[in-house]
Amino acid sequence: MASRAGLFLLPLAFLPHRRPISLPALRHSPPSLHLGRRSSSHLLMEKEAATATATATEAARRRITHVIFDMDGLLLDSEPFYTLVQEKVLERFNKTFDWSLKAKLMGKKAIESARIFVEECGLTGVLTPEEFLEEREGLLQELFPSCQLLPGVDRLISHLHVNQIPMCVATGSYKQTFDLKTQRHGEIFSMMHHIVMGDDPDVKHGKPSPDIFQVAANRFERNVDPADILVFEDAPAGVAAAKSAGMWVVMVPDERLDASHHKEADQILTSLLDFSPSLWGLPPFTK
Ligand SMILES: O=P(O)(O)OC[C@H](O)CO
Ligand SMILES: [Mg+2]
Repeated sequence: MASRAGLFLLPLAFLPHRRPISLPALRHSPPSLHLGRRSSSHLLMEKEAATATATATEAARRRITHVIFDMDGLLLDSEPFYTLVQEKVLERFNKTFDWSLKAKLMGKKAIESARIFVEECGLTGVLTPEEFLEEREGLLQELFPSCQLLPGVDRLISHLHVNQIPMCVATGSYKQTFDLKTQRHGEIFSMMHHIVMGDDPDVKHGKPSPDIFQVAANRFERNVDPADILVFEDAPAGVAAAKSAGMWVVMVPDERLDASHHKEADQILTSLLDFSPSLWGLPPFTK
């Protein structure tokens, strides 16, 4: 199944600039926590936009029928909270947090990212992954209820909903934190056919394993070919998971994530505001 999507990508992989599009993001930052995400310096070259169009045109021939959204860092601006808290923990050990470490943590199940954090920061024997998690989650509980939607989320999800495109969410977040993060965004999440979380018993392994996307695809009303599914992700582990599941992936990465992590995605956008549904065989925006 992975091969069907892969067939389109093979020739494109040899193009000099597969990485696409876009316009500068209109970013909304929470007033209380401005950690940034993208800047105008993140403008991509025009010739890359042409290549992006070619990639998406290939996908449109298949016509995307179903959409799966990641949540943290894609729908919700929750990743800066993780960054802030992890920086705070490391300060105590006179260490600094950087984006090469962030790239290894984001999108993963809590305990998996905790193990990586402790090991990569040289804290083995000083702090256990469980102790780190307890401290991190305690601090995050206070922050999660103020999560905001990222730019373009409302417009895109409402548009797909009106056009009866089946959608779901596949997030590494566990139920308890999911509830805290989404408590102010019930309307958006009510438009999802279903939501699969990291502690779902059917999800045996976290991203980058394809498990969560396979479980999410299987819960649509009918059998869906993975190559008819478009996934939106922000994290390298999430992109790898979706590609392993044989699906198409639009990546909306933080501008501070090294571009080497963009390679696997079928399209890179600076913001969901730049997404063009018709390039993927989906109904175009009318406003
Ligand atoms: O990006 P998500 O929605 O899979 O969530 C994963 C973690 O909870 C945060 O990195
Ligand atoms: Mg994410």
